[in-house]
Amino acid sequence: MTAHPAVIGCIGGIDTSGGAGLARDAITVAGLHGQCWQVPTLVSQQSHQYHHATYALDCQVLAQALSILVDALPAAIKLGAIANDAQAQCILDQLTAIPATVPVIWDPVQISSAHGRLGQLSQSLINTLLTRCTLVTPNLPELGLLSGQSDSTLALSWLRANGPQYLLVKGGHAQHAQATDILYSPAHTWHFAGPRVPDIDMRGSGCITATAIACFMAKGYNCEDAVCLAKAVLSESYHTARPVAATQALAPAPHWPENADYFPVTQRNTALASSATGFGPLDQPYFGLYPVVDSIDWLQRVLAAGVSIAQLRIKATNPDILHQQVHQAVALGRKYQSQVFINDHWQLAIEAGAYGVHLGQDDLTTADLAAIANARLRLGVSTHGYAELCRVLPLMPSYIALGHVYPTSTKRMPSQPQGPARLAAYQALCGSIPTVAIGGIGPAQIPSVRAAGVHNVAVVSAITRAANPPAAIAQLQEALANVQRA
Ligand SMILES: Cc1ncc(COP(=O)(O)OP(=O)(O)O)c(N)n1
Ligand SMILES: Cc1ncsc1CCOP(=O)(O)O
Ligand SMILES: [Mg+2]
Repeated sequence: MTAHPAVIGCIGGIDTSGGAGLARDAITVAGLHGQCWQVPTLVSQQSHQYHHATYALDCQVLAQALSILVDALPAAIKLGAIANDAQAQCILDQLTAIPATVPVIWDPVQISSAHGRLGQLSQSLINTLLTRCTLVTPNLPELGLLSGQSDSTLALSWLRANGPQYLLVKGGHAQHAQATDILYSPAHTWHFAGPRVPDIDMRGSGCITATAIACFMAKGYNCEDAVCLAKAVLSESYHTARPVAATQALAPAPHWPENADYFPVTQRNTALASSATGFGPLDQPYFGLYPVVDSIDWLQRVLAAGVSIAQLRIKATNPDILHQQVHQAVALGRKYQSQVFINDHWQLAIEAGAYGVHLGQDDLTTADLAAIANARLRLGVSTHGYAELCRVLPLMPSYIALGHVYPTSTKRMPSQPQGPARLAAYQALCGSIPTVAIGGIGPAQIPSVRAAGVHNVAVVSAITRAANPPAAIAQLQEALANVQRA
């Protein structure tokens, strides 16, 4: 028997034409393997071209319908159109009865695509409602309506100061070649850029985006990964939408996003050096076992055991010793004809003529990628999810590390273990770029890593904390050989 699908609670308007609103939410949830309940706030009498009238649901009826919140606790809630303050208050009252951990995603639509008004909320109710939201997803006009500021810079800073933890400003209304959505999170500002599809006026794009985000967050994705996946869903929707009226199109039901062509290019805070694309290929892209070690002693031991790749990962030491160790590591790599990567210390790696350098997402922000490419060093990069992956794919690095797959005690990780199912999805997006799985991997995990399509594994503790490290290396190599043969 398969697991129960995640339940998404959808609260919003009924669009009689079926293009947007709760019908669009239900189609989106079903396509993304979820199940939803729906509570209507209003009926908006629309065709695909005209908005005729809006009828708000009575608050007592709304409150009664919302008792489903307690009867069928959702894994995430998507809020859409709310007709008036009384409804907003009623929704807020009901939301207080459920755990604060259930994410609430509000698509703050107040005007339909046919320019009809769906609702009107006072600033004070908007402010209070925002306090229970995890994410709010305004487009540019809605940014002004939500904040009461017509100037978009002021509106943005007001919402960042007074809004929920996450704010997604959708760029569909801006006139640029790329449709870029910007996610303001507590840690970073993420840009998600996708090609604008000309001549398509697709209905319900805001509903699809917010509902898809709710589905992905309900499945445990963090907000930036959920937004990245939702952007892929929307992009595919635009490319497969069918005309329903002179200027209107409707998207078919979505499916789980897998096609790399539809994923956005992401940027975290600032753009990475675009000139630095294409790093040298690995001599052995199917390298199998990749020991990551923290001393020259260990490096010597793993190279002597015959591995074709290894990494020197030294976190804290005095600069003179570090300088010496990086040079020794490069010399050892040459001696054993192995692909030795230097973690973090890219200037020293360039100076010493290393085979390659490994950088994490924070390192990428400060490293001179063009200098690394010009010095012909290979580049390996770490990723921990969709948004980070889409940030590094355009660089065409020499390999991409995917992690952490399983719980690890070697490093304190800010993200959750990805698990082998996600690993398979990331692997598919990497195309021809070699990949390596890292985090909590020993011989027992190798079959599921390989089943996810990943050929290579990076390990720390399975070797360095083993009672007999040479035997541990042999056992890991054997486990890899067994799955390659199978
Ligand atoms: C093969 C491989 N994968 C991931 C990492 C982690 O790099 P980073 O995210 O920069 O973290 P630190 O290792 O610097 O703590 C890695 N080193 N190697
Ligand atoms: C450096 C690093 N980056 C992601 S997980 C990890 C540590 C992996 O260590 P182990 O193989 O002991 O789980
Ligand atoms: Mg690093």
